[in-house]
This record gives sequence, structure tokens and C-alpha cells, in this order.
Amino acid sequence: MNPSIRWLAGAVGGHRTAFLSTLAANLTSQLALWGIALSCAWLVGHGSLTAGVPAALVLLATAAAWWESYVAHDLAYLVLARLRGQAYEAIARIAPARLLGRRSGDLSAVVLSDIETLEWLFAHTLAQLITSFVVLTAGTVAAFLINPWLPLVTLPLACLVLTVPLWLRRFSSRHGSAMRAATADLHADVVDTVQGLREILAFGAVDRRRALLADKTRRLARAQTANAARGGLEAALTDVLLSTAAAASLAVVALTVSSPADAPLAMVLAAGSLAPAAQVALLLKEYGSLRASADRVHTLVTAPANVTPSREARAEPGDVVFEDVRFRYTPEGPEVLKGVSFTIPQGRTVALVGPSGAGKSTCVSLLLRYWDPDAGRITIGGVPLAQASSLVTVVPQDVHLFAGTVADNVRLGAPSADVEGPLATAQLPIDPRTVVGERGVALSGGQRARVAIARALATEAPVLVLDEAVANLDTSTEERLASALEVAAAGRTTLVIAHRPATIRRADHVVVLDDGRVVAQGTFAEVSHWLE
Ligand SMILES: Nc1ncnc2c1ncn2[C@@H]1O[C@H](COP(=O)(O)OP(=O)(O)OP(=O)(O)O)[C@@H](O)[C@H]1O
Repeated sequence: MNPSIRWLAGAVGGHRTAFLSTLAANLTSQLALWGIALSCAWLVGHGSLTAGVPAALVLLATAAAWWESYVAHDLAYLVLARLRGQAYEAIARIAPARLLGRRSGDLSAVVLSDIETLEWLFAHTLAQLITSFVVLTAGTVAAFLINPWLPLVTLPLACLVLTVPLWLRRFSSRHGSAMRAATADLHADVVDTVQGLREILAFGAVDRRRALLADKTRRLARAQTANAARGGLEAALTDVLLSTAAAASLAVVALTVSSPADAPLAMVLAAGSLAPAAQVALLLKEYGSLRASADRVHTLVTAPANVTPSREARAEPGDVVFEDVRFRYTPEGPEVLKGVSFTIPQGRTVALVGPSGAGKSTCVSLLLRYWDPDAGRITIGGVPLAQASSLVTVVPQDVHLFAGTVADNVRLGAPSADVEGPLATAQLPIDPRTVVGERGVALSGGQRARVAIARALATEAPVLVLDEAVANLDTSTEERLASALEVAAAGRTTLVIAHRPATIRRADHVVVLDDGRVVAQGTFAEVSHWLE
């Protein structure tokens, strides 16, 4: 069995009772259906059984089918909920490092559509496969007891039917992967289009975008057509084999059953071993797409973390120290930080400056523990960052606001924090109940930046990272904000990345980075010739 499918089948282990209920209900329903056919066949042949037996079995089969549908879907959605939780944890664990290589639409396709596809595995496949094999075995044994010739014909043909999905398995896997990949690709482009709608309209790119989406839709349609054509071929082959088996069974019954009264029963017993084989073939028709989805979910959920797990100790505020920090984004990529050392004394502000690509944002990413350094270390108050990362908060360069109110966004890192105080410090005179719209579209760029500042202040973390936080503001707002930040930074250990001389001048200490190295540090006056 494919390792991803095996891993997913193992996920059912946490819901053993629901799985056993599904199995029992499916078995009861299948055996009751078989019993209906057998009792009716007996009735037709002998006329001695009362109609009460098939009627009771009909009731039993109906109740069991209803119960099975209920518990199978209960089981499926329990497992899907757990998988979604695992996918979310994986995204949190690997973000943002590994996510940088993936498109957000592709990621949401894994979390939404791939996991949803697996519903078929949990609600309609696992228990049903076991039941089909039980009914197949019982049917073959019963047929052997009544007429030893019957299984000699039906069993080889039933086994042949079971192998039909295997004949085309290579194609099924290929079609399934192509279909899931095309779905995810289209999903990613739709999400990208919706997110960038304003730019698309502003730059008159609607037609080109529509053509791109139409192209991706055609690619998906081609993958679906190929998959459906293979499914049709599988169904046709299965039908040919089943028809051959039915005709052969009829011949065996005609040649070997002496009493006409036993003939209907013999035919039903023959069908008893063929029907489960047909059901297995039908269930496995979706194998390719299930496998592709399982692979994608498995890859995400088992992706290793970028950083060692945090072990928050009772870290106290103190100096933030970078000691000979070295880092590269990928093992084969260039070294981006080549032994960076500097200190941000407790309660002071350090400005990190340097040309584009010098490694300033990388230092911030390491301080926020998106990645761990390859060598060297970062400490706060002498404690390794892994035990002190809750002391750090950030005002990022690209602010993301969630749909909701200003207060919801300010409280992102501190759910019970006071909102008015941080908003006042960030100099944002706004009603905290104001709805910000998706990604904060209802606010101006300057307002969004100030919500981000209030959000960072609300956490009361003693180490503050400002990544070009004033980039979105006009000159007068920037000046007001800069003075507000000075108040906020008082008592906090602050690292500012800024290109503006005014911001750099206000810092207590300036660290100049170039090509991943600290090339100078000191007061603004001491390093000013590096900044020209
Ligand atoms: N996710 C990434 N994967 C691979 N390389 C990266 C990644 N992020 C940044 N880099 C590379 O690392 C180097 C340092 O980038 P960084 O963003 O830290 O520079 P910076 O000084 O902040 O630049 P800027 O002022 O333009 O923002 C650059 O060469 C950049 O191309």
C-alpha cells in the first residue's frame, strides 16, 4: 500500500469505536441485502418461506444502511477535522520559511480540497473494502456448499475483476496526480487574482488574467477527461468480466443443478461472490486521486520544523546579543550572514542600516525565530532565543490585518489586552470597533501601519523590532509617529530597520551591515560617512 494511504488509514486508529461501528453497520447492511436475495430466491424456487423473512431483512438492511451512512460520515469528518488541525499545525511549524516557495492558493487547496477528497477514503472505502472481502469469502463458501462447481467459475472471474484497478494503476496514479496538481494550480491563480484585483483593474490586465485562468481551467479539464476516460475503461472491463461470469454461472447452474427449484438460489449464490468484487473495483476507481491527495496532505503534515521547538523559560528582559551569527537560506545557497555580531543594550534603540540585500531583514527573521542561525547564537539577557522568543514583538514591513475590527487586530497577540492605550501611543484616533475589511482595505496605509504598531505594543513584549514601519506614512504623520514610537520604545530594547536619516539619527547606536557583515558601528556621527 502507498505509504501516505497507510499513514491515513492509521489516522482512523484514533477513532476505533466509530470505525468498528461503521464496519458492523456496513457488514449488517451487506449481509441483510444478500439475505434478501437468498430468501427471495428460496421463495421463488420452493415457495415455502413466508414473505415475512425478506420483509424483516428489508427493514434490517434499511436501518443498517442509514446507520452506516451516519457513522461512516461521522468517522470521516472526525478524521478530516483532525487532519485539518494537523495541517494548520504544520503550516504554523514551517511558516514562513518553507511557505515562501509555495503559493497561498496551493496551500489552501491542500487544506481544503485535498483533505475533502479524502472523505471518500474514510466514509466510503476502508470499511467497505473489509466488508466486500468478508461477503466475497462467505458467498464463495456458501456457493461451494450448495454446488462445488459454482465457485470454480465465479471465483477466478471475481479475482480477475478485483485486479482490473491494478492493471490501470499506473495511469490511475498519473491521472490522479495531474488532476490534483491542476486543481491546486488553478486554485492558486484564482486566489492570486482575487487578491490582486485592484492591480489587475488599474493596469488593464483583466483580459490577460481571464486568458490565464481559462488556460488553467482547460488544463484541469484535460486532466479530468483523461481520468474519466480511464475510469470508463475500467468500468467497461469490469462489466465485461461480470457479464461473462454471470453467463458462465448460468451455464453451470443449467448443467449441474438437477432440481429447477434450486436454480434461483444457486444463481444468487453465484452473484454473492461477484457483487463484492464489482464493489471493490468501483471503490478503487478513485484510487489515483485519493493517492495524490494523500501524498500532498502527508507531505505538508510531516514537513520538518525550521527551528528547534521553543522551550520558554522564565526569561527576563536584558541585552539582545547577536554573536558571530551565520546563516544561509538553503544548504546550497550563498551565505547571507557571515558572522554578524552586535548588541542591543537593554532599553536602548539600535538602528540596523545598509544597502539593499545586506541582510537586515534576515537578522530580523532570525530574531523572530522564523529560522535558527546555522552557527553562532542570539541571546536575550544571556538566555538562548529558543527560551526567550516570547519577549520579542514586531511591527513588520508588510502589515497583514485580518477581517474584523481594529480591536480584534490589536489584540492578535494579547487577547485580553487594553486597546485604547496602544492605539493612543500609536497616535491612531479611531474607534476600536471600526471594521477594517479584508486585509485592512477599509483603512489607509498609514492607519494600517499604526494598527500594526498598536498590535505590537499591546503584547507588552520588552523587545521591539521595527521593520521600516514608517515606510507607508506621509511626512507629517511620520514625524508624529516617530515621536510616539520614541515614547513606546522608552524602556524597550528596540531594533529598527530604517533607511531614513531621521529615524537612524534618533537611535542610540547604529550598526552598518554590508554583504552579510557588520562593517561599522557606533553613534550616528561615528558611522555617518558609511551612510552617504
Ligand atoms: N527567503 C529567502 N530565500 C533565499 N534568499 C533570500 C531570502 N530572503 C532574502 N534572501 C537573500 O538574502 C540576502 C539578504 O536579504 P535581506 O532581505 O536580509 O536584505 P535586506 O538588507 O533586508 O534588504 P532590503 O533593504 O532590500 O530589504 C539577499 O541576497 C536576498 O536575496
